[in-house]
Amino acid sequence: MVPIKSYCALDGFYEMYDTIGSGGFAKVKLGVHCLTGEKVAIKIMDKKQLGDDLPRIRLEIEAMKSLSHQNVCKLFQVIETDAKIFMILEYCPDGELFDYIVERDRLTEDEARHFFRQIVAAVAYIHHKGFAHRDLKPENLLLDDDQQLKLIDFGLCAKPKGGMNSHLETCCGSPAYAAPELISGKCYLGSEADIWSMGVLLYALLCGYLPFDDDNIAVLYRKIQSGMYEKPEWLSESSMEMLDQLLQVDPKRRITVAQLLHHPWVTKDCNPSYNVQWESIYQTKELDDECVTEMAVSIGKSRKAMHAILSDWSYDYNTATYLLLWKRKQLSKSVRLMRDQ
Ligand SMILES: [NH3+]CCCOc1cc(-c2cn[nH]c2)ccc1C(=O)Nc1ccccc1
Repeated sequence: MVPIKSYCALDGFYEMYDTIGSGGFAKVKLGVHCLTGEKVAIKIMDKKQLGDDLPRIRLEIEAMKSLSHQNVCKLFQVIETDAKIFMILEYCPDGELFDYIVERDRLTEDEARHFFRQIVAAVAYIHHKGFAHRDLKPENLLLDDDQQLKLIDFGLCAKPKGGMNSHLETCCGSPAYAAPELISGKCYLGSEADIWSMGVLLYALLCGYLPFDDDNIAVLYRKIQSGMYEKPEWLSESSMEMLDQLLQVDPKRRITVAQLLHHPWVTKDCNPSYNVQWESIYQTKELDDECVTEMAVSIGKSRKAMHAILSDWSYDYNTATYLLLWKRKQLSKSVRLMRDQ
């Protein structure tokens, strides 16, 4: 791969390669972290173009800094210049779940369950941390090279001041995935709206098309508010029951994420003690000695000084280097940095 002309803010820290995705106001490019050689995704935003959306990005950055979970795309570093904001993110080589479904028309029940479990894990975790995502859809679920899903795009997420039981007002997200109470302008709970979107997502996994769809937005809204959707003959009884519990028009009758974690459809074929691994496998707060030591030696600082720097979690190049080294260690790869950079 030949690196393309990068931005001086990244020179020496990241090599930049071609665009791997874009959405609205951001372009996402493949990058390589120079000290570890690890691939990353670099989300590039122009502050002028962002305009009123700039607060959304600040919100996304603060949310992602506090999220560390195996099914949430990890933020490694934030670089801000006068004109640009760069978010250095975990690289997901196998692209969007959306394309994965389209390529196969639809998934088998077992494959849908394999992915839905991970979505339940990610949503249970972010709700536990006090965030509602509010834009759950297959375009925002990416695949790493081990069929693991990573949730992205927290630009619309909400952290209600009064906690997850206080109501939200703003209508946002993608209409086809929006809950009835959200599109009827009522106050709603972010957690309940996310559960509805998970119902639309599960339907898309099992059927390959959307439960509520129409080119005319008013007709689409009426279909969502009716809660009526087609049940194709290939759906099993248990799948239909699962969908019904997710796609309840009345949010108070809708299943909760806590119930989902041990629901028989979700935990099918797992040993009885299995619960969806919704807890994070990362204990981000205790630093790994081997990684701290490798960095201290490489950078020429004492372990104590290196430990103090990393304990600040300032999401600078040191944070990115540590997190990428730690990720290599999890994959039983060598915990070594490129020397004499
Ligand atoms: N629908 C996804 C398009 C590519 O976008 C991303 C890819 C990665 C990615 C790719 N590989 N690894 C991570 C990480 C983040 C994004 C992202 O946040 N995109 C976006 C969201 C909202 C507005 C504009 C752009």
